[in-house]
Amino acid sequence: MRKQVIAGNWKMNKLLGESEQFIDEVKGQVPSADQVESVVVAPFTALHSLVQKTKGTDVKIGAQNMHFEESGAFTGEVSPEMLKDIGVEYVVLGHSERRELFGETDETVNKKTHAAFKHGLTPIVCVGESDEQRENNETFTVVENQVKNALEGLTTDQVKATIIAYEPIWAIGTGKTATAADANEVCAHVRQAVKEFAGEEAAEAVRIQYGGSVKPANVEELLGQSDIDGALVGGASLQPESFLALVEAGK
Ligand SMILES: O=C(CO)COP(=O)(O)O
Repeated sequence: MRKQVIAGNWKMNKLLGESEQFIDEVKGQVPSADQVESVVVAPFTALHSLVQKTKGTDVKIGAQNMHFEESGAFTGEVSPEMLKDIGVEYVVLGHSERRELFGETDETVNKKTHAAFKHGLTPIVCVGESDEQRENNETFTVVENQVKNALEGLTTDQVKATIIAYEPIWAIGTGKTATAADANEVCAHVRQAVKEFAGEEAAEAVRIQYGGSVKPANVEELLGQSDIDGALVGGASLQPESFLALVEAGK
């Protein structure tokens, strides 16, 4: 049985004080980490403080991006080693907003995935099709290629430890959610793709989240699907009450 992983991606929201207040409100109330993995994916400016605040609790902290190099002349970038150094445990890679707005490619996502494992971080690798690609019946091909390219060259154990987030671009921040059945169909296809290149054991172990307008009202139906092992949530993760309802549903 795969453990559900619920991650709140705050994107570019919350000042330090607001982030700390959120954690103070939720940290004693999230379910045990034995039952569900609860992750807050915060802006860089809040990471250090939130890691300190969540020590010994069931809340884990993730970053929204990183560079793949360890150090050097990369003005404005944050390295995997820096994240590890302050106690961050997860990193979101290849989010569609990074791909669309900041030039992230399958190649850089692959380098970052390798770098994450090298430094003991768990990557949450995002894939997903655009509206146009869905209209053209390209969903499976697009998603499958993104998955294979992102995980290229990883060991079987690393593939098993990867979290893949299927986030159809047309469902992000739009209020349009894929139906649970449609989301599950694509997640099952992702699992099949993992099976083809990394074997059955890896495919059974890898966790696949759905993301795109997930909220307390639809999360249970999504998490109830056979190939959906969690959720990557934007808007609905920003309020403590709503975040707690989401992680409860993951138990
Ligand atoms: O992009 C997302 C999470 O990474 C989804 O965002 P929303 O939940 O706001 O649609």
